[in-house]
Amino acid sequence: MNTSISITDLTKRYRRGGDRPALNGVSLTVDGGMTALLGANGAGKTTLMRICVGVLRPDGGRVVVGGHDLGTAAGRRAVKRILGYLPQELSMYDDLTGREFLDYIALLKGVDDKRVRRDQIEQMLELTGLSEHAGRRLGGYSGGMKRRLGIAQALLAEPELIVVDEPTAGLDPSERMRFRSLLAGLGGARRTVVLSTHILDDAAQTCPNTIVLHQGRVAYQGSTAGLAAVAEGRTYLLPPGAQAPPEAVVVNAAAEVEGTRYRVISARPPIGGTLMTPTLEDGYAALLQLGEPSPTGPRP
Ligand SMILES: Nc1ncnc2c1ncn2[C@@H]1O[C@H](COP(=O)(O)OP(=O)(O)OP(=O)(O)O)[C@@H](O)[C@H]1O
Repeated sequence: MNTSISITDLTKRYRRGGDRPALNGVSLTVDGGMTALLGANGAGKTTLMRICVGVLRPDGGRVVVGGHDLGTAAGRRAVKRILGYLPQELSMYDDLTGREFLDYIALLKGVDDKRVRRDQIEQMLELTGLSEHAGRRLGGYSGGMKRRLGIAQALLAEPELIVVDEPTAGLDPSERMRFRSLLAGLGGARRTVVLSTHILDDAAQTCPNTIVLHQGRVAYQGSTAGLAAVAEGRTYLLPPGAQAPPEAVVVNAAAEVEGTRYRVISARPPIGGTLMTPTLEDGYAALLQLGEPSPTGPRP
């Protein structure tokens, strides 16, 4: 059975967090498979994930993970046993080798049997493409290798729930693609994976479901295709030189020899505009009303 997460009316305000609470009445359900967690900087993603993995306590509301209530000590202990967590910043000891680091984490996770531990570690090194680097000290690892080791440690002890916070931030395109295919392989039927990211392409490629947080509230919860469809019938590509209606929002501007070609979200069809199938980026922009004002619209 899948480990679902059920969140009801969650609130969290940091003591030095300014006027707005970090989470303001968040209610949602996460089922098995992969779910993307999207939102601008400061939307509340990390706060929500830290509460769901039991390292931060909310001010109010309830979180139940796989039937375990995180409001109780027994619930938190139970969730720890089924959880793999990759935080935004994972402390690693530069003097340890990759294999030693995983051994240390596996011990912390309670994998006491030496042979079981060794088998799991070699399996994770293989899965993350780190076997040949396992004897090297972490001080010599690249950012991408550290991120992959981060996933390897999260996967130790066969977690049913995996929570990863912005795993591809700062990676070069080839490492990102590698990491993305690694993530895509995780969300099988028996697992629940929550992936927080700013990279919409990562969500589009790997996650069937998406949650969007906006200023501490849920702005969208549903299928990733459904989020793209928010801009359905409103996404147009304009030929170079064409005017966008003043109320249109520009989601992309491509400089071409003949002039700039705008991609816009517009309720009214622009003259000469071609109606496009919206991407996730279009849907996200339409949902949160992001983008630049139309070049023909009023300037702020
Ligand atoms: N330790 C803290 N003390 C005070 N305020 C905090 C703290 N951590 C987060 N905040 C504030 O809470 C809000 C939500 O932050 P959070 O880190 O959860 O957002 P986020 O969506 O993960 O952002 P990012 O994408 O930049 O990582 C922000 O306004 C942030 O400034």
